[in-house]
Amino acid sequence: MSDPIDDEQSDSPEIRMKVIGVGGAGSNIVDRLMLSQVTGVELVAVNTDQQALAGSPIVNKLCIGKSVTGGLGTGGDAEVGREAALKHLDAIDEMVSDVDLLFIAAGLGGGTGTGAAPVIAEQALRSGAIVIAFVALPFTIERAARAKVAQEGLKRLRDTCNAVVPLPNDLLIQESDPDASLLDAFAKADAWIEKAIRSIWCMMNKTGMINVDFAQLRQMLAKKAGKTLFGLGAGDGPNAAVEAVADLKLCPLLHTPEFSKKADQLLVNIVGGTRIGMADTQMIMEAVSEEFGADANVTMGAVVDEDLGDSVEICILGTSEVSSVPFTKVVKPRAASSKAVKDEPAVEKTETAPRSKAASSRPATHKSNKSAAQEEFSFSEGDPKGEFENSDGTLFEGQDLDSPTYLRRGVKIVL
Ligand SMILES: Nc1nc2c(ncn2[C@@H]2O[C@H](COP(=O)(O)OP(=O)(O)OP(=O)(O)O)[C@@H](O)[C@H]2O)c(=O)[nH]1
Repeated sequence: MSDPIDDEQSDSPEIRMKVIGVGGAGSNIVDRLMLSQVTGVELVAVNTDQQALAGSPIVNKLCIGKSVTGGLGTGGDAEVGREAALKHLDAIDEMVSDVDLLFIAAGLGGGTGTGAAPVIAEQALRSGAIVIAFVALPFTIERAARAKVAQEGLKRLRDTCNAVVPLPNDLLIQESDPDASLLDAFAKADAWIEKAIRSIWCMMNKTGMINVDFAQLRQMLAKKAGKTLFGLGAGDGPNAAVEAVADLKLCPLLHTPEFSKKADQLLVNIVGGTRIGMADTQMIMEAVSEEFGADANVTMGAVVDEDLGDSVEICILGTSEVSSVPFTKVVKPRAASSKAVKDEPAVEKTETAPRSKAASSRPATHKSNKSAAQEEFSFSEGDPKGEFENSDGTLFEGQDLDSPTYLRRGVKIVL
């Protein structure tokens, strides 16, 4: 796929997208996105660890809660992470105020990502953005307390985001070469996030055979969501479409307890080279709807990217409603929450990089649905059974994926 922003000939982006990496893992993720030249979206790093932030190549960064943490991190305390973020509500508001589609990346189980990410999500939601969070869940070998903190963080994020995509770190080991280093495994996780962001960027900004606009995306994600379903598949050559469907069905992310098996709202995006036609598109849609959507309300986009040659890529993002109770919209004056904790100045915040030429040419009609009194969405908890303990075994090719891979395969992690 061509790099969205580097492609000067591409259609002007109309949707302002940002990725905010929160905490150590989140910052690593945006660092890697930057190094892999994902420049179609603005990248921001937020952390309590001043030293780690100083080493990040990201231009826009915000050190939060120095008065609480001394700039040394939260020591794994999510309440401290939350408090640190609350001390910078004005800076966070500014960070999210011009965003249509916000991706939050974080690792759950520590203090900063778990505590601060929901605060950022809530502010972004209030300012009218759609918020999709990609969160790494700690390895099973990490302390049980971490898993508990992560589950609480996941619940909070599900209450404050339009969609939350959990990426279990155990799965990363499974996906990686047994001798791969931990950093390699993490890089692999970041590749999922990168592909998802690129795919959604293409869907929103490229003209295609079947276009999905931002209003459709908003409508699709504005339902009360529980678990998220997210997967990617790719194929190449004369049977690229068939291969891409097969690859998608094998996508390990779709075979974990964290994801639902079917979606009530399903977004399918197909990006193909010039050879992709309506017949391929239709075949993909039918196969994907049958496998993952059944009775789902399916929104589909299909765009051509000349640089893909004979390749086809499929990205699916679905949410499943866990309650028939409709959205509860609570109108809250923005100031009420913003004043909850007195803001302190950002310790380290570089100038906001100028928006891309294309992005700044965005029509002024966007975000016309914003109002001075912002709306807050109230969601219910998505997984009444809990994430790990009581879920059914997930059998895939004869193996129970709920059992940590390093136990099943004796994988060793090179640190
Ligand atoms: N996928 C991925 N996961 C990571 C990475 N770094 C850490 N993690 C995971 O994320 C969890 C949270 O770690 P951090 O992000 O370092 O923690 P933090 O949010 O900065 O919180 P504190 O350091 O306690 O303030 C860990 O338990 C790891 O499982 C990374 O680069 N990629």
